[in-house]
Amino acid sequence: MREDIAQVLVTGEQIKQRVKELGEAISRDYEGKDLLVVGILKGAIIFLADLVREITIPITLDFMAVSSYGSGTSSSGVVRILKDLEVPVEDKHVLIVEDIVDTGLTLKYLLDNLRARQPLSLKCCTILDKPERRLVDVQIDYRGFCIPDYFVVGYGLDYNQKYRHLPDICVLKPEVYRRS
Ligand SMILES: O=P(O)(O)OC[C@H]1O[C@H](OP(=O)(O)OP(=O)(O)O)[C@H](O)[C@@H]1O
Ligand code: HPA
Ligand SMILES: [Mg+2]
Repeated sequence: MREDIAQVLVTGEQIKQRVKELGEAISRDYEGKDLLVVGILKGAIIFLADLVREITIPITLDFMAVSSYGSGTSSSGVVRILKDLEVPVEDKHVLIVEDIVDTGLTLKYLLDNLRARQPLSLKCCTILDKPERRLVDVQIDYRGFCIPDYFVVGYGLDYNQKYRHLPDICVLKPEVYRRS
């Protein structure tokens, strides 16, 4: 596993510190509000689990699963909902939690889709932002780290469904992509 890694971009320790700051900001901003945190499966699960434990106000949790990357390193551009929310959101402030905003196509789809359900407010929090690759304009309200244009894995992010459990955010060696 470690032999597949070319470079560690963000360490688990750096992530921990930043997630704490994000949790504090969210707790402050949503004080006294009914907040529904929506985790986007599968990539966001590790970040979500850490983030919600740094949030000190009452929240509820739900999940959506979407997929646009299939098994490769480039977005198909077609976002599909694989699992939808279990609750209506008209009476809630909704915070989408993502692992990465890359082309922005997934987040744009989610924002449009959830906005149509008329929540009290709608914002987004992502641990990673890769602005160089953006194809559509999306607003990010809480951002962990801005990263350069590398395909990254770890801390929930996968290549071909692998490497999600790595504690650091890493760049794979080029031969790993070539062999699959
Ligand atoms: O900004 P974009 O170019 O749309 O890319 C970002 C999205 O791609 C990844 O999901 P993916 O479709 O790979 O599903 P996964 O979370 O199950 O890995 C990632 O988790 C984001 O949801
Ligand atoms: O850099 C990435 N890594 C893993 N999954 C992704 N989905 C969009 N960008 C990425
Ligand atoms: Mg993926």
